[in-house]
Amino acid sequence: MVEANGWCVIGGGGGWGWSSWSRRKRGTSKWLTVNRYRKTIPQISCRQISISSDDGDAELGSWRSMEGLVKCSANYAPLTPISFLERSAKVYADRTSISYGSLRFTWRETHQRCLRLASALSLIGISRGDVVATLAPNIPAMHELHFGVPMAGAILCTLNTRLDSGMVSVLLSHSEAKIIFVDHQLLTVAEGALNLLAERGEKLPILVLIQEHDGSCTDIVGPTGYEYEDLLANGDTGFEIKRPRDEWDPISLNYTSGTTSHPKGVVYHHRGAYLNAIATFLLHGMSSLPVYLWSVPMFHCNGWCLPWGVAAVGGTNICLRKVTPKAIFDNIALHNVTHMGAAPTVLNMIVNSQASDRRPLPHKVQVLTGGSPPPPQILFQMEELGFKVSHLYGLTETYGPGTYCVWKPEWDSLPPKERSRLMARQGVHHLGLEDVDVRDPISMEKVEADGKTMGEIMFKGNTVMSGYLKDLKSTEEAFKDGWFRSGDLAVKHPDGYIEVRDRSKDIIISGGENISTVQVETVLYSHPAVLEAAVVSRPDDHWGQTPCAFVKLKEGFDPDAQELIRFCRENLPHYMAPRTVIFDDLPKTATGKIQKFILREKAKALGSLN
Ligand SMILES: Nc1ncnc2c1ncn2[C@@H]1O[C@H](COP(=O)(O)OP(=O)(O)OP(=O)(O)O)[C@@H](O)[C@H]1O
Repeated sequence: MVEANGWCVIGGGGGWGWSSWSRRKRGTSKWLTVNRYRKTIPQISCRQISISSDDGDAELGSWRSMEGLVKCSANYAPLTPISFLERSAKVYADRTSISYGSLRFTWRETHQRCLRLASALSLIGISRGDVVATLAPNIPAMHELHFGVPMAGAILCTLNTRLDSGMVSVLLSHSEAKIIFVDHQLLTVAEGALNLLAERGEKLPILVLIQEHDGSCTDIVGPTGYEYEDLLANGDTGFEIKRPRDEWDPISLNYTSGTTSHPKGVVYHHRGAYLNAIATFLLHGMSSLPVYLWSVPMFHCNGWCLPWGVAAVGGTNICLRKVTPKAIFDNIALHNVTHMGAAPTVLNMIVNSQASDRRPLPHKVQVLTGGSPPPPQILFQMEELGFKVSHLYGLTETYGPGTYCVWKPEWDSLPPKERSRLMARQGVHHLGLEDVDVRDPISMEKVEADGKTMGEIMFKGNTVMSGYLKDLKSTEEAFKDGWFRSGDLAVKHPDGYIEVRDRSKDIIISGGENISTVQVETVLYSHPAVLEAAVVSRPDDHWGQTPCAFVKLKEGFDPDAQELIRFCRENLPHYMAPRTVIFDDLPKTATGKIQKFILREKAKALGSLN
């Protein structure tokens, strides 16, 4: 069922083509005409609904009541980020689009290579709506696939490079990918996945091997004989792009990180990718010709939509196969990097790097961070090193960035620690979205903007996913009451900025009191000996749950558990301080999120404290 402005539209039926019917608006004499087109693309089926009214209702397509207007190719094109590349190929033709080791391309060359790729895909049978998977780090081919695949009308599915063969086989099967592009270092994982598919009697995708551009691994032979550069060589730069017929057509399929459960297949459309790319480069403060250092994996939410966003502003992409503090500092100096994105774990690596790995920054480098809560202490240390950090928050379901902490000039004069505290808040929605709010998930009432009352963060707008692939039940649950429910708990401050307190699955309830694990972790991070910290619940016979901290120490420090507990009690209400501290390495996802479900199992195994 879809509700639009009080009109009630009942979906249903199936098949192909347009159907049209009218019904009366509840309690009025108005008539509503519903034009519904159902199309089934080979792998991903979607319903598209357009609504008009017979009386020129202002809210339902008022342009229809005005004479002399025509919607045609002169004034309308479905939004797609493919157009960013086409424009850059003209406007920034000779500027460097990508740099990776000794390899360089210009925007003209990138455009031509993407046309070849799209053409080659078509030649081997990839058509509109097919899913094309990748298993590759941030290398030039991965960047080109972000354009070449949608130019062939297909849907890009970038798989997490840390997955094992078992999970890759599950996702290949779920997505029904027709082809998988595999980096040479991940060939064993991909072959393992294909073997598992074969054992289960499932259809195998074509494997295309991506070799190192300098020929340093030519001894590896792809099992099907396809190799990326050979494939491109067969392509034609005169290829006619298969543009989306509708801007709601899928452009990509992204599986969530699987931090809290199994990865879910999130579908993005061309319109959302276009809008989120623009919103992200704007919130990053990118104007013309930025030099962008890639540390955020392109497989995660399509690199926060920035393969497309950097193309829109004719920037240069600096690709790294492996992200280390030394590689970051070296590349900033070598390429005069202006912008980079990095998860808080990468910022932590930077601020705790050895002096010998660092180099002076040529200028203030703009860093966009997000993906997990950035401890204020780390934001503060980044600024001390000369970086200018901006903070964003979002989910795979919101195309990555959904909110950011818009900086106010009047905060410049505040003491540094206060500035970092303000910057650690998740902020307000970006311009690609219609709204973000913190609401009671049951009553849907807005929470008080008092910085104390917790509710669930909810989003609505054009950069919210189309849905979870093949999981209508989860899609409907996520969109219940007309908002996308994030599963994150937050407060809203009097200035309207939101602040994440926890994931609803992570919050600790001890003796009836809610304990925000993020707040406890923030205090632990401010202890000089703590390198990383994560707090989870430990079952307790008396309190129900108590906070249990897992801590990784910096080298050369040796505090005991009691010292850290005392430190937390000095800086938090006593009930929030951990009762248990365990010194250990913290398990993380490939996107740098701490896997709390593993730690929770460890805490559970300890049994009750009392
Ligand atoms: N700036 C941020 N501050 C706090 N938390 C953040 C921030 N950015 C992202 N997050 C967390 O990351 C989550 C989104 O992660 P992502 O979509 O990558 O997959 P996941 O939710 O970890 O995976 P799964 O849903 O499979 O468990 C958000 O719901 C939020 O909990």
